[in-house]
Amino acid sequence: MVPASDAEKLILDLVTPLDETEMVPVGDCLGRVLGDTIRSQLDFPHWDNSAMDGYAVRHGDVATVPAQLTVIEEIPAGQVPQKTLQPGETARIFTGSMLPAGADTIVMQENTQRQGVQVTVLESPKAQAFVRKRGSFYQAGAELLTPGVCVGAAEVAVLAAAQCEMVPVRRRPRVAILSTGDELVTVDQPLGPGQIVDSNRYALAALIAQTGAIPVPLGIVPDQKAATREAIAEALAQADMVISSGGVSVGDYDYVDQILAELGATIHIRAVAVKPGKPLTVATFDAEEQRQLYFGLPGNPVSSLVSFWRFVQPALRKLSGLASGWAPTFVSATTDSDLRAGGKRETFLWGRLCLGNDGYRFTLAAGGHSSGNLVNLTRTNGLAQVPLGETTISAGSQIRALVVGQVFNS
Ligand SMILES: Nc1nc2c(c(=O)[nH]1)N[C@H]1C(S)=C(S)[C@@H](COP(=O)(O)OP(=O)(O)OC[C@H]3O[C@@H](n4cnc5c(N)ncnc54)[C@H](O)[C@@H]3O)O[C@H]1N2
Ligand code: MOO
Ligand SMILES: [Mg+2]
Repeated sequence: MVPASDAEKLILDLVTPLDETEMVPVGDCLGRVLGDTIRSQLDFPHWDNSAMDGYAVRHGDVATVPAQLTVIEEIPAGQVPQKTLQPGETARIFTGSMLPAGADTIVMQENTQRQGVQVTVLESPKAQAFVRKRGSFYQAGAELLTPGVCVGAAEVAVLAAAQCEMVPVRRRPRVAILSTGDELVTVDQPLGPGQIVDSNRYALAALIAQTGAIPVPLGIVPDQKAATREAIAEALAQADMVISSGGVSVGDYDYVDQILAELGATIHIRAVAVKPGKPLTVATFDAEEQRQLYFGLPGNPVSSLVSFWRFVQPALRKLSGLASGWAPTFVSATTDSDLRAGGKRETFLWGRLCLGNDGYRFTLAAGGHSSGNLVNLTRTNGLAQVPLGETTISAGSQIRALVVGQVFNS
């Protein structure tokens, strides 16, 4: 059994990011990974403009107050000033309006008194107050966004502001999903004795989509060598990465590793010291141009999710071209519950994380922590980690917890 941290490193080292780029409309690029450096030929702000509703002035005119000025122009946002301020003159201005020539400072209207075309400035502003100078946020030609960034709301806004109508993004990895097991039926089939629904297919598709990749579910594979061989070969022909669940332990019908070897894969990992999720096959198919990563996840539903969070997701993030942030998110938390583990494997116990004034708190989910029990994994958002070698952590202790869902304030 490979220790989890060694496995994590080994797996990331096996991944070469995809570097194919496609162009997508700016409105569709949320969550995508930028494929190229973005530069703009525009300065930000594009011109000197006002950050307040008020009056554009020459600072020298208002250094001593009260100062009376004559309003020579009104400049609503979107209009080009027509006049140049001379000494003793001011222009009425609004937030976002262009500064008129001659002005260098804005006085907010709360610090003025207006009478007809005369305005009295009551408080002296600092020089250049409330002026958003052209190019002070960004200068044309410089790097605006770097490749490998995940596009969020702020990035979409910047791309739009830079008039980047079509955005170069990395092609999303296609990830094939195979569900091995003679006992599996599809969600719409009646359940016979001994049968269960192939829920892993849905869990894995959801996780792959959440990671920004394209799930390619290829269905249920019977526990037979020929069928397993055919399914894996088909998956490799269609996808950048293949994930199967089940068939990786030591049972008589666990064929995945054997077939991978027969198909020419290099097997790097067979088991990790993690509970749940001990059986984990990590293999690569190496062709001249391309390396495909294969993850054989354990069939137990909780184990396959935990293995994905801990080991597959970082690899998929790296494959997607993300420049950083591949590692799972661990936080320090205080546990409200006693935690127990066997000590022989790094153990994850699921429950709820919430954020209070004293940081994160973890509460263990009620019910059995069996790797077959998906039911109490629902409504959880964190996994408490009991490190390798430890068997008991008392309530009130600091722990590390893996964040796997949205955390809210308590
Ligand atoms: N003698 C030993 N037996 C087992 C060991 C061991 O070390 N020695 N390890 C156990 C651990 S830990 C795990 S985890 C499982 C992993 O087994 P496999 O990956 O070979 O998975 P299967 O045997 O095919 O199935 C296990 C379990 O999961 C259910 N399953 C499978 N696929 C799905 C699916 N797509 N959706 C929902 N549920 C699924 C399956 O019905 C079984 O109940 O091995 C232990 N055994
Ligand atoms: O590793 Mo298994 O996932 O303990 O049940
Ligand atoms: Mg098995």
